[in-house]
Amino acid sequence: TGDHWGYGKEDGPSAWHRHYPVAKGSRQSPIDIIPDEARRDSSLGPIFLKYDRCTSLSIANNGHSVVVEFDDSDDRSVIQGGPLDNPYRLKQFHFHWGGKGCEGSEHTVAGVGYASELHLVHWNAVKYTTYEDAATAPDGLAVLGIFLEQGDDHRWLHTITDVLYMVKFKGSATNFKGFNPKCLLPSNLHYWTYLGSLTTPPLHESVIWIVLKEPIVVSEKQLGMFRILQFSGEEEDQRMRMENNFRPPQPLKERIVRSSN
Ligand SMILES: CCc1cc2c(cc1OS(N)(=O)=O)CC[C@@H]1[C@@H]2CC[C@]2(C)[C@@H](O)CC[C@@H]12
Ligand SMILES: [Zn+2]
Repeated sequence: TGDHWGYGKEDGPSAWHRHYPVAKGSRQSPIDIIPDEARRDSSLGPIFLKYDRCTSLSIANNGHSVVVEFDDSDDRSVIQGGPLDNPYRLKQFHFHWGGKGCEGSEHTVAGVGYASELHLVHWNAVKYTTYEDAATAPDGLAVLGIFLEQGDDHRWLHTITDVLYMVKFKGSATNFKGFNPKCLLPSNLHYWTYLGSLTTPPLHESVIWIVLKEPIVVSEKQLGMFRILQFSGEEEDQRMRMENNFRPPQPLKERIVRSSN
């Protein structure tokens, strides 16, 4: 079941609407966040990340990104508060990045992109029985977006970049237990929030986005490690370096972006 979409010239974001018409929908992601136009909302409380008993299981290359999956059989790792009506269960996290020295984040801030963007994906297990069901519901998913800025080495990101060579090719996976993504958070959790979508096909409009204002800092060397990954499988003769796996900002349409205090 090879996905027939990618990030190339022929199969990239500008072509996705052919197979996925919702690409031109009313709540698509990512967007360009304009801080001065975000509505400061006093009813928006802080977000809480309860990842203490979190259990990562594996790390995999799905042909579009590198994904760390979690055991989501109970509420041991959840995000709650902020715009959320109930806790959402941690399911996976993955990254989007650019080419050497280029931008690679999906959301931009006043037109400026970051080197990369981390997505921590959670689903509404209170209202929906499966992740797949939640992924098609308007309040089904909550994705925490964290910008990665180029600078000094990030001491904990090494835990991930050091194992990327083991999942170089599409379809490869390996054990990755005991990783707690709390170590990838910036010092403060101020955020913007808006209603959006998956940023890759099938582009379901099922995501409550929570984008942190403060980026984390990672080195160019660490960013470069992501680029040893391949879009292609080991058996394919054509090597395709995994980079620029980001969708550009989409029209805001009738939405407003809210800001935490
Ligand atoms: C929000 C993170 C997420 C979830 C999914 C995708 C992509 C995603 O990344 S992103 N960048 O956060 O939007 C693409 C594949 C989707 C999946 C949600 C669940 C499915 C829709 C499955 O039911 C079948 C295809 C899956
Ligand atoms: Zn993503």
